[in-house]
Amino acid sequence: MKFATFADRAGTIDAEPADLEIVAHVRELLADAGDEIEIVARFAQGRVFPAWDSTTLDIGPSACYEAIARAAGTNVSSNDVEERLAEVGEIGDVAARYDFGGQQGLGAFTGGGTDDSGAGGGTGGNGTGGDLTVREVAETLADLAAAEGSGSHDRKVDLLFGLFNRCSSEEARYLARLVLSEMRIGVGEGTVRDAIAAAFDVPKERVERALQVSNDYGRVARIARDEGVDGLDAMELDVGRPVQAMLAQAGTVTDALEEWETAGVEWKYDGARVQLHYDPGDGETRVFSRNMEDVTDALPEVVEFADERLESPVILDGEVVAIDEDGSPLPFQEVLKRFRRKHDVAKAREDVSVRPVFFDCLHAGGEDLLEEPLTTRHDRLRSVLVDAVDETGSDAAAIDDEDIEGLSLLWRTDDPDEIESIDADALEAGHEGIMLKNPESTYSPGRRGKHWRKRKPDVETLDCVVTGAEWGEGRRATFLGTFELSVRAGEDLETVGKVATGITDEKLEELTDLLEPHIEAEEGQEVDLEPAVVFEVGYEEIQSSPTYSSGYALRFPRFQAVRPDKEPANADSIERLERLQGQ
Ligand SMILES: Nc1ncnc2c1ncn2[C@@H]1O[C@H](COP(=O)(O)OP(=O)(O)OP(=O)(O)O)[C@@H](O)[C@H]1O
Repeated sequence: MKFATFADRAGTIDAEPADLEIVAHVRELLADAGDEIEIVARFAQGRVFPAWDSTTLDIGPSACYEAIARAAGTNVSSNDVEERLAEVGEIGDVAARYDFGGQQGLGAFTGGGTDDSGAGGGTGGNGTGGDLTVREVAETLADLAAAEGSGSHDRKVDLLFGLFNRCSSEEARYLARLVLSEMRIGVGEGTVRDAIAAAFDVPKERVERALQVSNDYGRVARIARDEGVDGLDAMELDVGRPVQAMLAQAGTVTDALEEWETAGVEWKYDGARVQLHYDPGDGETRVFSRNMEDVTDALPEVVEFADERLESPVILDGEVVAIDEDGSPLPFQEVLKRFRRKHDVAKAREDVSVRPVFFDCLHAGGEDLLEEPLTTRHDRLRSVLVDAVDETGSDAAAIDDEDIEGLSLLWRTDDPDEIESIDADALEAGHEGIMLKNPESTYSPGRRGKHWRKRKPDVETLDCVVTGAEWGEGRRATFLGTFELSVRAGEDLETVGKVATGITDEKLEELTDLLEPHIEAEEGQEVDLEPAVVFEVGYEEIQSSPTYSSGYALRFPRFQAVRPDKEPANADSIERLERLQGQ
């Protein structure tokens, strides 16, 4: 397909406000794309490379302005381009206002006419364009992306200049937008999916599945056209090509249990998402980020983990967590110091090390597992990881999940109290809290669906008086913990719950210093406290309950802060609790 035809169709789509009409235009575009259907499907979305491919053109706006200026003629500078852009606001409009091909005109005058890069020649001078094909554009942009090292800037500008020099105004408009990732003609992923289904008469859900496993709109379009539904259904995950990550919504324990009866519960690790692709056949281990960027070189620990522990091709989904010397998790900011690092990785590793924890398995034993329920996928994950532990040939089933390195534990429960204690353990171990997952759910790449919920952040907080506490145990024996919370009821205070979660050791030490002077009585580990200190606490829900003297109980209370500015007399009252419960 000529690039001029593509630009012309892109212009029609750009001017079309109605979504359905846009789908119809993209359908026609794909139907007419011939051999270049893969490229056209990508270009329409403003992509030069498939979605799974993290290659970038690696060309900044200023290099693009330079190329435009050169193609526009000797009397135009990059500054002029930038100034026009400031006036017009959009690079496509700027490029479309120049008359390209001036360099060829100049060449013709001096007897040259073309240059040997093929860039300035042909029939496309003086802004007429017309001979450039989408394939030439794609190939030139691939060469441009591949240019690296010294001289690469000039090479990139030369290649781009060559393309602009052969463009008409409309071609230049869409070339500039494509190069700067500003295509924006209203063609999203859903549009291309619907257009493929309509153009080649295949069901949308089958196109959707093929897109999920391949992350390649171009290939799916071609296979839908050439091989129909059977071809689409035969598409599989490829070890080495990233899959979009399944995402979570915020949600409460109560909602999760109501919907699923039994919830899968996991710790929510405070790190960065990683997808591990391991294939001993080609000796390749690749690690991808949540955005499908290749981060392998930045995370040698993950590669070593795979080399030491895995045996057959797998795709695992998990989180990489920064750890201190004892293996305890460090805050998220520490992972960031490692995650996309390109230089001095060994040095950075000395400062902060990371470890992977996997919670899902998308492919193992030659089988794609996306359609399997979470529990099956987790069992497969366990068996992939247990092999490494089980070198002695002992009974793999008897090995405790906790002893399997790299395995995130999955509890299945319908008991809110058990979930509360898993949440408390997660926080105590220095993690972010919990994830709730529907045990029956399949893996939906790229979806922020309702089958994965991260426990909702507390929206409301309460200011409660601390009226009691317990001495801790073991390492925490010298700290007060598990604080009893009360609210005002007229002149009195009535209990409403206990908070033990959300508090670091450092904070516990501070709270002990603050509360110890207010101890009125002690029995065993329990202490009564004179009402003096006010805590701000978050919670998930207020329930009517006989457990506490107020008649209410806070579900999942979490410590937020001490309120030194508040006296017990300014703490929240039972009336506020009643009002909040009614909301
Ligand atoms: N056990 C787990 N299961 C799934 N995701 C987990 C788990 N532990 C940690 N995570 C992280 O939590 C994220 C899930 O939340 P969400 O899908 O909303 O991603 P997010 O937008 O990056 O949110 P957040 O900033 O809360 O991590 C995952 O992307 C993953 O990085």
